[in-house]
Amino acid sequence: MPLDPDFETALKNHAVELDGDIAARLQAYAEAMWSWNEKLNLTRHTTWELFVGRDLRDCLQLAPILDPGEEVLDLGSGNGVPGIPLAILRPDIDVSLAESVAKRASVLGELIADLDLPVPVYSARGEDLLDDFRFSSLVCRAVGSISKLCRWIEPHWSNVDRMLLIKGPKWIEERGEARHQGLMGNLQLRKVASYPLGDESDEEQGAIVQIWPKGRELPMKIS
Ligand SMILES: C[S@@+](CC[C@H](N)C(=O)[O-])C[C@H]1O[C@@H](n2cnc3c(N)ncnc32)[C@H](O)[C@@H]1O
Repeated sequence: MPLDPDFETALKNHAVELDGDIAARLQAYAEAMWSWNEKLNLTRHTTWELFVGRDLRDCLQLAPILDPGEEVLDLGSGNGVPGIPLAILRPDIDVSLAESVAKRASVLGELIADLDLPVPVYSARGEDLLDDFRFSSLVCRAVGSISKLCRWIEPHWSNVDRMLLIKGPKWIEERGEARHQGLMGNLQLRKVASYPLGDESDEEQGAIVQIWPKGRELPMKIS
């Protein structure tokens, strides 16, 4: 499938270089997701510029942090970000998606089938899955504050090694709030990536924040 010239321009604008097959699969994902967007409110990022500058940018920052063979759960997948681009960018990791709204989970299932990706989709709250399944990394964008996620995952740390949260610049306030609420006592937190948001507010930084239990040696590197 030839690449849409506007997608190619957006990739160039953001200095993103991708293997041709990966770019074609990402394009197929975005186009299929946007066609569902007309029926279900899945995303406001409906231009190639926003797809590359926001969605893909976050996924490209997250992808190298994950180690080969990891079992990853995207909690609150919604439109499929970050889980679907991640599965396309990193076929060497096992990605699963959790989405609590049944209609959105069903669309995610359709997208995964269309794209022929080996990605299970769970129509469930992500934290409930941790009663029965184990994941090395839980990844998450735009689902809740650090406090909220720490509360959800608190009873389940035996079944997850770490959380990797894609955050905007407010993550520092969220960390303060979580500390103030006494939620970080048994947890460690480290910013493992930061990058410009690339819009008018160009001083603002996106960040990937890793949270994991104190005293736990992670089997994977911390960059
Ligand atoms: C604002 S959307 C973000 C979607 C996508 N992650 C993104 O970054 O564009 C949040 C999604 O998380 C889902 N959600 C909220 N809490 C959840 C939970 N505990 N488990 C699974 N899905 C959840 C919502 O239904 C919604 O689709």
